[in-house]
Amino acid sequence: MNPDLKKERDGASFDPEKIVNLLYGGPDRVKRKRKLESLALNDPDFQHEDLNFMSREQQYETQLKKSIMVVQKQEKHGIMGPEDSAHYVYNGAFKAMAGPFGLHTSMFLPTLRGQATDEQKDKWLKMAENYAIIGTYAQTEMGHGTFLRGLETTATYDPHTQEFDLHTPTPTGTKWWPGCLGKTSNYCVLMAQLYIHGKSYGPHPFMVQIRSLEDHKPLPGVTVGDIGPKFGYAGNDNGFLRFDHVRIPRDNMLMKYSRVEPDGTYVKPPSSKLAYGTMVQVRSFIVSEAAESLAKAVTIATRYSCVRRQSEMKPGHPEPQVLDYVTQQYKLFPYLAAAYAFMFAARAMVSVYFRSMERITRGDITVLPELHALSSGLKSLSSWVMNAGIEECRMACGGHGYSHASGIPSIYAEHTPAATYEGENTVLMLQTARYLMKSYSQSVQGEKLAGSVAYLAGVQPVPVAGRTRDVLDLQVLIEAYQHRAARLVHEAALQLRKEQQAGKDQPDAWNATSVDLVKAATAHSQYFVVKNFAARLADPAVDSSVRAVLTSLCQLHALHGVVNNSGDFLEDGYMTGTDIRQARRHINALMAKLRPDAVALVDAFDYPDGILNSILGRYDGNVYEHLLEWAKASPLNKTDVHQSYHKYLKPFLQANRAKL
Ligand SMILES: CCCCCCCCCCCCCCCCCCCCCC(=O)SCCNC(=O)CCNC(=O)[C@H](O)C(C)(C)COP(=O)(O)OP(=O)(O)OC[C@H]1O[C@@H](n2cnc3c(N)ncnc32)[C@H](O)[C@@H]1OP(=O)(O)O
Ligand SMILES: Cc1cc2nc3c(=O)[nH]c(=O)nc-3n(C[C@H](O)[C@H](O)[C@H](O)COP(=O)(O)OP(=O)(O)OC[C@H]3O[C@@H](n4cnc5c(N)ncnc54)[C@H](O)[C@@H]3O)c2cc1C
Repeated sequence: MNPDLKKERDGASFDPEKIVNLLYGGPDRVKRKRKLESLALNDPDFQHEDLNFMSREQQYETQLKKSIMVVQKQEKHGIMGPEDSAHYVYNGAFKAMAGPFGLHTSMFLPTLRGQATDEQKDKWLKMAENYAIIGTYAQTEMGHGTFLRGLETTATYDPHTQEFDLHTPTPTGTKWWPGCLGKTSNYCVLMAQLYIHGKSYGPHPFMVQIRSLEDHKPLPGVTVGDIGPKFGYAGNDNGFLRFDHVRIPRDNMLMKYSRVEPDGTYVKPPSSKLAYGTMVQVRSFIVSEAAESLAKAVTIATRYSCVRRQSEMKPGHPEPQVLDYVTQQYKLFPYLAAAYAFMFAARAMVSVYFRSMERITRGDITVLPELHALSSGLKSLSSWVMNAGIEECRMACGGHGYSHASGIPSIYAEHTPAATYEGENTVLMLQTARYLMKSYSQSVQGEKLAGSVAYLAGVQPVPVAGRTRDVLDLQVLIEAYQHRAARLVHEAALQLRKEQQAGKDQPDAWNATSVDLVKAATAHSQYFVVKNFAARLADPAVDSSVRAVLTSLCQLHALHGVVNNSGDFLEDGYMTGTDIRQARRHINALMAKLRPDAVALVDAFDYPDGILNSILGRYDGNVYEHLLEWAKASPLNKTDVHQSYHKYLKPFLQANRAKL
């Protein structure tokens, strides 16, 4: 063990194991998590050369082979539920990298479970759950991802044959992006515009076979392939798909909510948005993905910052650990705090999702708007912060952060699309804003608000100028966030009205106000995260040493948000210049307080080396010797003299020498 890291661990004020238990739901679940992770990490069948040294084709093939073994071994070991799968498959076997069955499990199966009738489930779900067929979720097209109502692929009902005719009428109507579509899937859930007797009924889900079950060739009328290399996701065959009047039977439309009768009568769903259910589920889970990815990057950068020594702080003294530079702490600690904040927010989001789904299953769809607004806002906020945080961690590792040996570039490349997929972040924040505007106007009309928007009922009065307040007090901070969110919602609503009064129609007024609307929705989501973090600490079951250190982190998270967005808190005089100055001082003091616990706090995320996949973030801190070892394994180092020397460099050098 590197002595610097050992010293850090020996000096911590708490036992990280207590936080591990808090994060993962108690000792039994931690035991299970570790067992499943190590089962996957130590399985010789899952070992392969570093993906960074492979071509894209090799990466796809390697991940496909592993996906198949993972499925077989899951069955053998009885690893089934979502939590177990997150540990064994997502983190353990795949180290959170995209694999060729990812969309089958994350969207195809959930759509069948959520959108198919019982008869349809009997027909397809068992086959899909047992991997007799492999599917994906084919919605986005080359021309439209965001605007679902603009999808061009059509499903036209023919009552004479009781079939749908699937057709791609234009180049832009080509399905583009669906994961695992290019080479792997033989089925898909297709989102297409439903037409009956010439009338459009909007996007609906259809179960469609696209490849032969015999030889995997595209079925007649189907054109399908891989969309080519991307920023990341090399192991995933994101694909394209076109239909030339392909016919499918009537009961291939997933009809749990809306139906087409044999004669072409359309039976409306209780809400047209129920067809968007899988997206809401995945958005709810992406908050976990964002929290975890940020936590991994912070773990790497924090450990490495204790091993890395650089410069002379004091003349003649040994070089300090770079984490002792307060500027380095200011880069990392706010993201350490954010990773914790989002871990807790993610747990809350998942439980809101499951609670809401219980009610929706019982027929109560009144919870849908709140669930959509909360999941859209938290998915966007968490993935934005994750993106900024991973990049900051990379830079905080200096030059070595840029190497794949750090593990950070691949975390970034694999998870940065979370800001785009499953709904582009700005677009989703505007959905949250839409709900906030609606709720706000309901409250103005005297309706009682409930749930996450209850606070909009009254903007708190601005306190008397000059009054002093303790900005370290979490209750004071929560109230400040609440006030800011309520004010920004209120002001965005006023601005929206002003734009309309000035003669704009509603859509133009909405567009003109949209920067303010995104700001209001972001503030609303941040308020939720801060309040939820503080509420988690109030749980009497939390150990006192843990509460102490997490309270500092919660304060840091909230204060950093105040300082970074100080204009919002100052604008209406709610906070004063003195408050902000105090907040900055407190941040410095909190960082000094957290410094001795930094390594223990990242250890408590409990990512074993196999999952982190980073030389810089190794638990034992033996960075330098392993860096060299890693570089030696690079394909360019297979021989001392590369063959291109003989082909190009040698004649070039010889010719130049001959000229002298
Ligand atoms: C558990 C243990 C954990 C432990 C550990 C955990 C370990 C970690 C594990 C983590 C694993 C993570 C794995 C991740 C991997 C994922 C891979 C995924 C790959 C990516 C897949 C994809 O990328 S797949 C395509 C996604 N593509 C979109 O995402 C399109 C966006 N675009 C729209 O979604 C619509 O286009 C858009 C804009 C809404 C407008 O829709 P639109 O035009 O129809 O609607 P309008 O705007 O007109 O709105 C009309 C009214 O509908 C309301 N409304 C709209 N949507 C609603 C809805 N869903 N629910 C309710 N209400 C809704 C709205 O609020 C209005 O309400 P109102 O009228 O009352 O105001
Ligand atoms: C890695 C990856 C995997 C994916 N996997 C799948 C999959 O499995 N299945 C699938 O169907 N799709 C998949 N997608 C597609 C993904 O869901 C879409 O790319 C996403 O929904 C964004 O849509 P878009 O590409 O049309 O972006 P656009 O909407 O074209 O966004 C471009 C810009 O326009 C802005 N914009 C657009 N509309 C508005 C608006 N109304 N108001 C304000 N600004 C707006 C956006 O904010 C953004 O800045 C995947 C994408 C990626 C990157």
